[in-house]
Amino acid sequence: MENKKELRSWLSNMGLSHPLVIAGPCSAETQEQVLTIAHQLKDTDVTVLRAGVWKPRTRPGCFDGVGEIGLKWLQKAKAETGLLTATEVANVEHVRLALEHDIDILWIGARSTVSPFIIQEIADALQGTEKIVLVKNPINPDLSLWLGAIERLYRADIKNLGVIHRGFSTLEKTQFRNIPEWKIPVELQKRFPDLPLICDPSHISGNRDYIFSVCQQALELSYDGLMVESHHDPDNAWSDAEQQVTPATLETIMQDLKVKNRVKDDGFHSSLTRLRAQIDLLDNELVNTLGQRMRLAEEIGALKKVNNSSVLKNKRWNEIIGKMTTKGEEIGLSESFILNVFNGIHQESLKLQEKVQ
Ligand SMILES: C=C(O[C@@H]1C=C(C(=O)O)C=C[C@H]1O)C(=O)O
Repeated sequence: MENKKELRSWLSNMGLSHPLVIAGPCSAETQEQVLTIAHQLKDTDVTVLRAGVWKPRTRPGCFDGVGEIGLKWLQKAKAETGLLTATEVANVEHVRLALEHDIDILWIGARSTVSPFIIQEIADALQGTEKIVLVKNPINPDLSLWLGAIERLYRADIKNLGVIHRGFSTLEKTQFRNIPEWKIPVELQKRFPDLPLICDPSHISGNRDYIFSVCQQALELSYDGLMVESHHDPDNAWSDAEQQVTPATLETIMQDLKVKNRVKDDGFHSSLTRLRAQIDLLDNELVNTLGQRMRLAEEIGALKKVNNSSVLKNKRWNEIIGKMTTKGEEIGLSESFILNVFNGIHQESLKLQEKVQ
C-alpha cells in the first residue's frame, strides 16, 4: 500500500473548515440517552455521532453493550439530527448488523487490531464496502501491526480508510490511561500523510481533565480529527464515566483549541508547526532521559561512598566518549558536538556524585 491523495477523499468530501469531530457516549445505554446526546451535539462542530453497542470489557460480568437495538437508536438519532453515525465492530456478526443498519462509520478497536486473524475476518466481511472504516492503534506500541491491519482492509478493496490514535497500554504509572507515544502515529503520518489521522483523547487520558491538552497536542501535530466521548450525564455513564465530558464542555473545548480552524496545507506555516511539535516531543524525551541518567549517577555516587572509591573514573569516561563519538558519526553527528554534549553531562554527573560523598 502506498500513500495516495485519494486516501483523504472521504474526509475532503465532508467539506469541513475545521478538523473532523466525532463525539458521543462511550456506550449506547437507552434510546432516550442516545437521542438526548445527539440533540445536544447537533449544532456544534460535531459531524459524527459515536456510540459503542458491543463493548469489549476487560472482565466478564460488566455491562457489555445493548447490542443490535443500539444501532436502531443511532439510526433514529441520524434521522432526527442529520449527524452521521459510528460504532465499533469486532467480529463478522457485528459487521453484518452494522451494514444492515446503514451505520456510516465502522471503527475497529485496539483489542481487535492486535489480531491479524480478527482483522482478516472483518476485512473479508467488509470486502469492497463504501463505508468509512477507521482502525484504532493496537494496544501494544507496534506500528507494523497497525499498518498491517490497514493493509488488510485496503487489500479487501476498502478505500475509505482512516486511523484513530487512542494510546498504548503500559505498566508504567503515568497521568494517562494509555500513553500516547506520539512518535508512533507521527511515523505513520510520515509514511501515509494522506491517510486521515484522528486522535481519541478520551482513551489516552482516561480522565476528563486532560482531554483539552491531548486534543491541543494532536492538532499541533496536524491530526485531521478528534473522537471525544461525550455524555449528557458523564458521572452516571454505564461505562468509562471518568473520561466523558458533557456536550457543553466539549463545545468549550472546541472553542478554546488554538489550531481549530487551521486547514491542512503544504505551506511554510503548517510545516513549521508540525516539525516544531515533533521537536517539542523529542526535547521532552531528552530531558526525561537526562533526568533518569542523573538519578543513576547519584546511585553510583552513593555506592562509591560506601566503598570508599573515587568519583572520577577516567577510563570508564573515555570508553563512553569513544563509543558515543563513533555512534554519533554513524548518524551524522560531529565529534565536537558529541564531546560538547557529553562533557556537559559528565560535569553534572560528577557534581551530583560529589554532593552525596
Ligand atoms: C557514573 C560514574 O562516575 C563518573 C561519571 C560517569 C558518567 O556520568 O557516566 C562516568 C565515569 C565517572 O567519571 C561511573 O563511575 O560509572
